[in-house]
Amino acid sequence: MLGHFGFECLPHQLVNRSIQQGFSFNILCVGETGIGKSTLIDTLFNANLKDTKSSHFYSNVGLKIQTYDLQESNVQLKLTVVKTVGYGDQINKEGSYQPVVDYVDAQFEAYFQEELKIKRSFIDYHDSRIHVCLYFISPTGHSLKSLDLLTMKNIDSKVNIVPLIAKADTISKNDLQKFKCKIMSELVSNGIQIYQFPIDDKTTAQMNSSMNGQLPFAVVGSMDEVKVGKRMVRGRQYPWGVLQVENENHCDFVKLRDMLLCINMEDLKEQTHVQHYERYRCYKLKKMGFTDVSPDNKPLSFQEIYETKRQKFYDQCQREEEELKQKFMQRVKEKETTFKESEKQLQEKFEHLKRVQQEETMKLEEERRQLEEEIIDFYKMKAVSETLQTQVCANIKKEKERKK
Ligand SMILES: Nc1nc2c(ncn2[C@@H]2O[C@H](COP(=O)(O)OP(=O)(O)OP(=O)(O)O)[C@@H](O)[C@H]2O)c(=O)[nH]1
Repeated sequence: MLGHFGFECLPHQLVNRSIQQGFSFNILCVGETGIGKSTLIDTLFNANLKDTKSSHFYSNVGLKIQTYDLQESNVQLKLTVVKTVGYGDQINKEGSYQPVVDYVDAQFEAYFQEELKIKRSFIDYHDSRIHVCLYFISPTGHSLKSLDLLTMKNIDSKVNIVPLIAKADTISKNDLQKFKCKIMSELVSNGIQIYQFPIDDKTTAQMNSSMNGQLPFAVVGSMDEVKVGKRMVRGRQYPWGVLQVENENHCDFVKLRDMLLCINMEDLKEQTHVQHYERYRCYKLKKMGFTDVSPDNKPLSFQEIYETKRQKFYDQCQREEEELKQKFMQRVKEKETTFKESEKQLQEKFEHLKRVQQEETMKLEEERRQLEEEIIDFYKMKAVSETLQTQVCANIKKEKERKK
């Protein structure tokens, strides 16, 4: 019996929920100062997302992060635009791309930390992972700069790169085609992976495949309204005519907008999650010591790995504690030996001084004794001399009396 069960309405439930929750999209714009990043973003979203101009004299590359709540019909979009500031103005190339790499990684790390929490709050979590990187190539008509190659090489495994030739109105049509080919061949020869519009969905495969062949898009941005015939269009007015931003014969702006916003936004977000974030997550978990299989290729559960790690950590702590104890005992022994040695030396010194002092005392005793003997001798001699003197005086007196 064929009946109507109602699950054909399932897609509507998803649509309704998405409309209620709103959408979010995070764009990273990498390009030299004044290359047209802000103007292109304004043109893409047809909004004046007020932004100030940057100087060419920053000592380091920085990032300007701005979030906007946009609405079109009943669809809400939380748009985050991250723009490089001072990019290409420094001599130090590593210093120029590293802040970009660090930022992309930091957003992955924030999401990773949220995932690891016991109480996760993904419902109101602002997922700031970058969904697409618009890489603005300078319209030199010549080739990519070494900084372009270096930066793209360092971020191509972390983010979906869509290369753009900026200010494409400053380059002739013939030169533009050659420039596009040159850029693509340079990207291929340097092994740089750029985002490929997906061709696994029948409804978009043909369109996307054709667009993949037209990368990098040559874009022109402008919010100025210019009169063309009776219509007002967005474009750039030149003495030789008007460049219409939304005219596909003039530039690839519409192709970019369609590819990015109308057709592939969900794929960009999906690739960010299943490819780039997955790589980051895998790297982080491996670094933390987690693995899916044991060395003998047997599946391992999270619990087993945790227990093994815990045991390993406990053993390591025990080992370190034992080592510390041994070291401490060794130090105590060494100190004891040093103290004993010092004590022995002090004792010897004391004994020596005592001996010297005793000898000194005996010497003084001897000298005192000799001095006393000398004093006695002296008094004896004095007494004898006084007796003699008395006798001599008496004899002289007797002699004098006898002579009288
Ligand atoms: N010819 C031409 N000029 C453009 C285009 N896009 C922007 N400009 C002009 O280039 C100048 C700089 O444009 P911005 O959009 O401020 O460039 P930016 O890269 O955001 O600049 P900073 O944020 O200061 O690095 C402005 O005078 C724009 O009018 C373009 O497609 N073609």
